Amino acid sequence: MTTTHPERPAQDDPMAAAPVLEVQDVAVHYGGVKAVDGVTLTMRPGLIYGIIGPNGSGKSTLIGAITRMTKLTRGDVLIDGSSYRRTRPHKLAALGVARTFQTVRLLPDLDVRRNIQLGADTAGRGGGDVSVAEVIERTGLTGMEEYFPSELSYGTQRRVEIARALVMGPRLLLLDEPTAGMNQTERAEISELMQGMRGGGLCQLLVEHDVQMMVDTCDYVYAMTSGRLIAEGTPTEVVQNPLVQEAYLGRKWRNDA
Ligand SMILES: Nc1ncnc2c1ncn2[C@@H]1O[C@H](COP(=O)(O)OP(=O)(O)OP(=O)(O)O)[C@@H](O)[C@H]1O
Repeated sequence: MTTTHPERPAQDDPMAAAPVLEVQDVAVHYGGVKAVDGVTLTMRPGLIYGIIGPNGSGKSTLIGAITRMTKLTRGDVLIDGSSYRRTRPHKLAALGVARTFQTVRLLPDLDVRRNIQLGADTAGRGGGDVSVAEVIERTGLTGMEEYFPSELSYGTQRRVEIARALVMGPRLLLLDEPTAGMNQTERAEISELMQGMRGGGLCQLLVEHDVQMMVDTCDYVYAMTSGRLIAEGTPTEVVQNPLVQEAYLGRKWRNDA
């Protein structure tokens, strides 16, 4: 595997920037189950990274390791070059790490604005660098501030979750299957939203089953099976990799490629 990217332009090369997140040889074993087994990732500012892999390949466990929900059997995790292996999950916002979850976790009794405000309150960074109003505009929620979650479509609820994470002013945003259960239009909207969030050097990590969403959205993709990385590179490189096709993508992608 290589971490050089000769295809990228030299000027303002984002691959030359110092990493936001480094995952170094991380393993998470549950007894004999090697859920994650020696994964190394480097993620730089302003870029969108993806993790693909079949069910049970270790994606959620890896996110758990990065968000310090899961004990590491081996390895280390670094933000801006400093290990945060011993940091508790509730302190991560202060380090600039925010996430969304596989399932919607909005508070039903709070309207959109207040749900997003909760993110700002959690940030513990002097209210965050970004205002609630600014985030509402950026995430296309203008006009919906006073709606309650039950009055919103599923896609819009997920957008509110992203807004709640964004208002923390993170350096690193982890999106765990943000388009699960969405239709194609809603998926395209989330992809577009992620593209628009690159500004200010935000680094994003998308865990996603939908390969097309990955190809449309990510700059760089890691593919996992059985707790290990089997390929990494641009989305096109990864979907054309024979190991990935064998493990995950099936004949459709082989034929399309
Ligand atoms: N707490 C746990 N105890 C024991 N085994 C676990 C635990 N959590 C995960 N595993 C196992 O680790 C492996 C990786 O699971 P994980 O949920 O990380 O995969 P995944 O790629 O996120 O799957 P999915 O796409 O279905 O969400 C699986 O074999 C799973 O059964």
